[in-house]
Amino acid sequence: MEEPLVIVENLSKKFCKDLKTSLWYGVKDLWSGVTGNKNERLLRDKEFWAVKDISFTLRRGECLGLIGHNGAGKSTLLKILNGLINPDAGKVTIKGRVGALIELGAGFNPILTGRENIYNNGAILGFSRKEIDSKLDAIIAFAELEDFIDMPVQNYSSGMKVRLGFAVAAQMEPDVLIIDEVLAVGDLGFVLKCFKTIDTILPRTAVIFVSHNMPMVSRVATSIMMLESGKALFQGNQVSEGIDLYYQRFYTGQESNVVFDSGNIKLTNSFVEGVQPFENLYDVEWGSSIKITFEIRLIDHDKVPNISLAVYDKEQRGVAEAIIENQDLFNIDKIDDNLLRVTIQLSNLQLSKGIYYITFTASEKLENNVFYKEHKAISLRIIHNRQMWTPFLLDAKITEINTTW
Ligand SMILES: Nc1ncnc2c1ncn2[C@@H]1O[C@H](COP(=O)(O)OP(=O)(O)OP(=O)(O)O)[C@@H](O)[C@H]1O
Repeated sequence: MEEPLVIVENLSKKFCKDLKTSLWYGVKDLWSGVTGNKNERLLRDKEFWAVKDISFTLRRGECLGLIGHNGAGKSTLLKILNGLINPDAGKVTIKGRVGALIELGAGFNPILTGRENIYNNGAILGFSRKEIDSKLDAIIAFAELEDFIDMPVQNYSSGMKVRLGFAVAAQMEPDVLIIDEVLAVGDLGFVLKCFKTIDTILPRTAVIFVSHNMPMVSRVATSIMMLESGKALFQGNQVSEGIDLYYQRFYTGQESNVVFDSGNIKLTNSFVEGVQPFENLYDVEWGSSIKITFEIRLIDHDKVPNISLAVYDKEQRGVAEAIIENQDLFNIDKIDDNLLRVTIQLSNLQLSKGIYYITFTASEKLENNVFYKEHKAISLRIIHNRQMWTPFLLDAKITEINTTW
C-alpha cells in the first residue's frame, strides 16, 4: 500500500473565549514555550477545545469528507493542516505540495489583479515562473475569467473568487488538496466542473473536503469524519452512516406548520392508521403500505376539495408527490354536515431510512385555487437496517448471471 501523504496524530487546539485572558495566556505560553510547556493538554479558565485528539491518515486517491455543525472545529483543523495556526498538542505530517481553498478570497491579495495573484499563489506552492507561465492559460480558461483576469481581485464577485481559487489550487496539481465549503458560492456549472476535476486529480491527490452539503460530500468522499465540539464523533469508510448521524443531530421535533389558510377549509386531525406515534412521529417499516387519515372541517364550503400530498426529506427537499386518483370516488366518510374524513393509502414505501414530512394541500382543483396547506401534517420515520442518506432505497435483485455471452 502506498505511504500516506497526510498523517495527523492526536491533534488538539484550544481557544480562549475572552480576548483579554487569551492575550495574557499568550504571554505565559511564550514563556512556557521556552521552558517546555507541560500543561498543553490541560484547559485553563475560559478555554475550550476547538479540536480535540484528532487522528487520521490519507493517501493518494482518498478523499476525507469532514462534516459537523457550525463551530464544530472543521476550519480550525484545516487551518492547522495548512500551517496557518499551530496546534497545542499532536503532530501533523504532510508530504508534498498542499493546495488549499480555505476561506473565500484567502490567499489572494485584493489589490493585485487575478493574473498577478496566480503568479503569487503559484510561487507560494513552490512553482517556478516558467512552470506558472505554462499553466496560466489553463487556469484562466478553467476559471472562465478571460475578460476579467487583469481586474483587481477586490472587484471580483464571490463566485469569481472561488473560480480563481479552485482553478489555481486544482490546475497546479497539488499532492494534497484542501477544500473548505467554498464551492457553495459557485454556480451549478462551475460546481459540476469542480467535481469533474476532483475526479480527474483524485487518483494522484489526497483530498480533504469540508461541506454542509451532504449530497456533495457523498459524491466525493471515500471516508468521513463527523466533528462535534472538536471531537471525532464518527470516523470511518461508511460515508452513509456518517451522513445519517449528521442528519440525526439536526432533528428538532415535528410541530406542523400551517402555511396557507383561506378560512374555507381546515385540517383538524391527521394520523397513520394502526400506528402509535411517539412525539408525533410515526415509525413505519421500509417497503410497507400505510393508510393516512385526514379529518377536514368544511367552513362555509360544500364541495369536497382536491387533496394532494408531497413528501419532504430532512434537508427540506421535495422527494415525492402522491398521485391521488379517483378523488370523487374516494373513500370519503361524511361524519356530519361539515366534517370529512379522508383515508389515503400509500403503498410500498421505498423511502430510505430516516425522517420524512408530508405536506397536506386542499385545493379546488389539482394545483389550482388552494384553500389550505399544512407542512408536517404527518411525520414519518422509515425503519430499515441499512444506513442510507439518499431518498430512495430501491428493492433490487439479480435475476440472471451469464458467464458466456
Ligand atoms: N481565533 C480564534 N479565537 C477563538 N476562538 C476561535 C478562533 N477561531 C475559531 N474559534 C472557535 O473555535 C470553534 C470552532 O470554529 P471553526 O471555525 O473551526 O468551526 P467550523 O466547524 O469550521 O464551523 P462552520 O461550519 O461555522 O464553518 C468555534 O467555537 C469558534 O468560535
